Amino acid sequence: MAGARRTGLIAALDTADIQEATRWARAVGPHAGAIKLGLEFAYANGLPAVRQVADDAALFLDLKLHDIPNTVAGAMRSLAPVRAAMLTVHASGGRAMIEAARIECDAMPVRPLLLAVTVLTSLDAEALHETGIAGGPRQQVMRLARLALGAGADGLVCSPHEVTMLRDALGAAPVLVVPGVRPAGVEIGDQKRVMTPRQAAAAGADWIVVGRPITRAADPAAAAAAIAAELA
Ligand SMILES: O=c1ccn([C@@H]2O[C@H](COP(=O)(O)O)[C@@H](O)[C@H]2O)c(=O)[nH]1
Repeated sequence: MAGARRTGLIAALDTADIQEATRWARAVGPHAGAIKLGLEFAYANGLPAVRQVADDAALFLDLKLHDIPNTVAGAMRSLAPVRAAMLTVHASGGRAMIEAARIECDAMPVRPLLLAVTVLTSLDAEALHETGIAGGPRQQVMRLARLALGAGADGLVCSPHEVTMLRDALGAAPVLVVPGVRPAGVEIGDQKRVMTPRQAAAAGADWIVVGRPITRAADPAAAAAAIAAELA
């Protein structure tokens, strides 16, 4: 299984500035299968601007919803006009919350993939332990993955370190979207569970998510092209 699939690049455009996001989207669009906008951009500019920056590109709107089921259902309804290809909730929000999100996804005119964030890639075992989770990221990712898929999620957000484990346990069907990816020699920053694009692809990721290595590069288009070439 590992290596048999084609892994795509999602470019994460984390900025509050519409002009900057638009410039990045145009530059990296030819090299990425989708662009990701998240909390920083959406809070600053609102949902119409999200759609405007994405233009015709496939959009991963990464808002990581985490609230009671009724509130998440309402938020999902508010997101329908954005026509995102992928939306996120936190798997730790629980079964009923994920089920509620799935019902709203099914009702959208453009049906997005519902992705459940397992354990943030910025957390290592020690940080997870501080939140009261004793077993370490792999155990917690597996537990949340089974919960989320059982509740109707189409896929998971996980680090590259869990991809092989998830594929072995869950097969080819779940869409695995993988941040925590750094080309060799690039600053890792706040990410903790990290691999290179090639390693994440070889493990069996459907999508890798890469932000700062692209947006902070002197030439974002060239950086995205180099990562896409590493996946080919
Ligand atoms: O566990 C997670 C879930 C989401 N993200 C998001 O991915 C990008 C990664 O950006 P980099 O600059 O490449 O670190 C960012 O938008 C996060 O919100 C994640 O990193 N980890």
